[in-house]
Amino acid sequence: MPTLTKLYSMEEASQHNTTDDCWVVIDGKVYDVSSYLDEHPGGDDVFLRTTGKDATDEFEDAGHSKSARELMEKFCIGELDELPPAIPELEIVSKKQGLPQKVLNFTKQYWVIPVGVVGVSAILGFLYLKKK
Ligand code: HEM
Repeated sequence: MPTLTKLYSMEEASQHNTTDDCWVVIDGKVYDVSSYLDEHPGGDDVFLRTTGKDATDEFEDAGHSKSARELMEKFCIGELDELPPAIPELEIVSKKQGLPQKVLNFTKQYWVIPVGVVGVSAILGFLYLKKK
Protein backbone atom coordinates (compact mmCIF):
# COMPACT_ATOMS: atom_id res chain seq x y z
CA MET A 1 0.00 0.00 0.00
CA PRO A 2 1.48 3.41 -0.91
CA THR A 3 2.35 5.64 2.03
CA LEU A 4 1.21 9.23 2.03
CA THR A 5 4.14 11.51 2.79
CA LYS A 6 3.43 15.09 3.56
CA LEU A 7 5.53 17.48 1.50
CA TYR A 8 6.75 20.83 2.73
CA SER A 9 8.58 23.57 0.91
CA MET A 10 11.78 25.00 2.38
CA GLU A 11 9.94 28.32 2.62
CA GLU A 12 7.26 26.78 4.81
CA ALA A 13 9.84 24.96 6.96
CA SER A 14 11.79 28.17 7.45
CA GLN A 15 8.80 29.81 9.11
CA HIS A 16 9.11 27.42 12.06
CA ASN A 17 12.15 29.01 13.59
CA THR A 18 11.46 29.68 17.26
CA THR A 19 12.09 27.79 20.51
CA ASP A 20 8.36 26.96 20.68
CA ASP A 21 8.01 25.92 17.08
CA CYS A 22 11.09 24.63 15.34
CA TRP A 23 11.51 22.53 12.21
CA VAL A 24 14.78 21.29 10.72
CA VAL A 25 15.47 19.75 7.34
CA ILE A 26 17.96 16.88 7.26
CA ASP A 27 18.66 14.79 4.17
CA GLY A 28 15.41 15.72 2.43
CA LYS A 29 13.24 15.05 5.47
CA VAL A 30 11.46 17.59 7.66
CA TYR A 31 11.62 17.22 11.45
CA ASP A 32 9.51 19.05 14.01
CA VAL A 33 11.95 19.22 16.92
CA SER A 34 9.93 21.72 18.98
CA SER A 35 9.45 19.23 21.83
CA TYR A 36 13.10 18.11 21.70
CA LEU A 37 14.91 21.45 21.85
CA ASP A 38 15.41 21.38 25.64
CA GLU A 39 16.55 17.77 25.66
CA HIS A 40 18.95 17.89 22.72
CA PRO A 41 22.48 17.14 24.03
CA GLY A 42 23.86 19.52 21.37
CA GLY A 43 21.71 22.39 22.66
CA ASP A 44 18.75 24.23 21.15
CA ASP A 45 20.80 26.94 19.44
CA VAL A 46 22.13 24.47 16.85
CA PHE A 47 18.56 23.84 15.70
CA LEU A 48 17.66 27.51 15.60
CA ARG A 49 20.77 28.25 13.56
CA THR A 50 19.84 25.72 10.90
CA THR A 51 16.18 26.54 10.29
CA GLY A 52 15.34 27.50 6.73
CA LYS A 53 18.20 25.55 5.20
CA ASP A 54 19.39 21.99 4.74
CA ALA A 55 21.05 20.96 8.02
CA THR A 56 22.44 17.64 6.72
CA ASP A 57 26.08 18.74 6.84
CA GLU A 58 25.80 20.10 10.38
CA PHE A 59 24.00 16.94 11.49
CA GLU A 60 26.66 14.68 9.97
CA ASP A 61 29.51 16.85 11.28
CA ALA A 62 28.24 16.34 14.84
CA GLY A 63 28.80 12.59 14.37
CA HIS A 64 25.42 11.47 15.65
CA SER A 65 25.13 7.94 17.05
CA LYS A 66 22.87 5.20 15.76
CA SER A 67 20.50 5.77 18.66
CA ALA A 68 20.31 9.50 17.80
CA ARG A 69 19.37 8.56 14.21
CA GLU A 70 16.67 6.22 15.48
CA LEU A 71 15.36 8.86 17.85
CA MET A 72 15.09 11.49 15.12
CA GLU A 73 12.53 9.38 13.22
CA LYS A 74 10.07 10.18 16.03
CA PHE A 75 10.17 13.82 14.94
CA CYS A 76 9.85 13.31 11.22
CA ILE A 77 6.71 15.02 9.89
CA GLY A 78 7.29 14.75 6.14
CA GLU A 79 9.65 15.38 3.29
CA LEU A 80 11.02 18.38 1.55
CA ASP A 81 9.17 19.28 -1.61
CA GLU A 82 12.11 19.79 -3.89
CA LEU A 83 11.25 21.81 -6.93
CA PRO A 84 12.61 20.54 -10.23
CA PRO A 85 15.42 22.65 -11.64
CA ALA A 86 14.07 25.54 -13.61
CA ILE A 87 14.09 24.91 -17.35
CA PRO A 88 15.60 27.90 -19.08
CA GLU A 89 13.02 29.64 -21.17
CA LEU A 90 13.41 28.89 -24.84
CA GLU A 91 13.68 31.91 -27.02
CA ILE A 92 11.87 31.27 -30.26
CA VAL A 93 13.53 33.30 -32.94
CA SER A 94 12.38 32.96 -36.51
CA LYS A 95 14.98 32.86 -39.24
CA LYS A 96 13.69 36.15 -40.56
CA GLN A 97 14.24 37.85 -37.18
CA GLY A 98 17.75 36.43 -37.03
CA LEU A 99 18.85 38.15 -40.23
CA PRO A 100 20.89 41.30 -39.85
CA GLN A 101 18.77 44.40 -39.82
CA LYS A 102 20.52 45.83 -42.89
CA VAL A 103 19.48 42.87 -45.05
CA LEU A 104 15.92 43.13 -43.77
CA ASN A 105 15.77 46.81 -44.58
CA PHE A 106 17.15 46.14 -48.02
CA THR A 107 14.55 43.46 -48.80
CA LYS A 108 11.83 45.84 -47.64
CA GLN A 109 13.05 48.49 -50.10
CA TYR A 110 13.76 46.20 -53.09
CA TRP A 111 11.50 48.38 -55.27
CA VAL A 112 13.91 51.33 -54.95
CA ILE A 113 16.38 49.89 -57.49
CA PRO A 114 14.04 49.37 -60.50
CA VAL A 115 12.23 52.63 -59.77
CA GLY A 116 15.60 54.42 -59.57
CA VAL A 117 16.80 52.88 -62.86
CA VAL A 118 13.54 53.85 -64.61
CA GLY A 119 13.71 57.38 -63.14
CA VAL A 120 17.33 57.98 -64.23
CA SER A 121 16.57 56.58 -67.73
CA ALA A 122 13.57 58.90 -68.06
CA ILE A 123 15.63 61.93 -67.08
CA LEU A 124 18.45 60.98 -69.48
CA GLY A 125 15.91 60.36 -72.30
CA PHE A 126 14.25 63.70 -71.63
CA LEU A 127 17.62 65.52 -71.72
CA TYR A 128 18.60 63.66 -74.91
CA LEU A 129 15.35 64.61 -76.68
CA LYS A 130 15.64 68.20 -75.47
CA LYS A 131 19.19 68.46 -76.89
CA LYS A 132 17.94 67.29 -80.31
C1 HEM B 1 15.95 15.43 14.92
C2 HEM B 1 17.23 15.73 14.82
C3 HEM B 1 18.28 15.44 15.88
C4 HEM B 1 18.30 14.54 16.89
C5 HEM B 1 17.22 13.52 17.24
C6 HEM B 1 19.55 14.71 17.58
C7 HEM B 1 19.96 13.97 18.67
C8 HEM B 1 21.18 14.06 19.28
C9 HEM B 1 21.67 13.16 20.29
C10 HEM B 1 20.90 11.98 20.88
C11 HEM B 1 22.91 13.57 20.63
C12 HEM B 1 23.85 12.92 21.65
C13 HEM B 1 25.01 12.22 20.95
C14 HEM B 1 24.56 11.04 20.09
O1 HEM B 1 23.88 10.15 20.59
O2 HEM B 1 24.93 11.08 18.90
C15 HEM B 1 23.19 14.72 19.83
C16 HEM B 1 24.37 15.44 19.89
C17 HEM B 1 24.64 16.54 19.13
N1 HEM B 1 23.84 17.09 18.17
FE1 HEM B 1 22.05 16.40 17.61
N2 HEM B 1 20.25 15.71 17.01
C18 HEM B 1 19.52 16.19 15.96
C19 HEM B 1 19.86 17.18 15.10
C20 HEM B 1 20.98 17.93 15.18
C21 HEM B 1 21.33 19.01 14.28
C22 HEM B 1 20.49 19.47 13.10
C23 HEM B 1 22.52 19.51 14.72
C24 HEM B 1 23.32 20.63 14.16
C25 HEM B 1 22.84 21.62 13.46
C26 HEM B 1 22.92 18.74 15.88
C27 HEM B 1 24.06 18.94 16.61
C28 HEM B 1 24.49 18.16 17.62
C29 HEM B 1 25.76 18.34 18.29
C30 HEM B 1 26.78 19.42 18.01
C31 HEM B 1 25.85 17.30 19.22
C32 HEM B 1 27.04 17.02 20.09
C33 HEM B 1 26.85 17.52 21.46
C34 HEM B 1 28.07 17.18 22.32
O3 HEM B 1 28.52 16.04 22.25
O4 HEM B 1 28.51 18.07 23.00
N3 HEM B 1 21.96 17.79 16.13
N4 HEM B 1 22.13 15.01 19.01
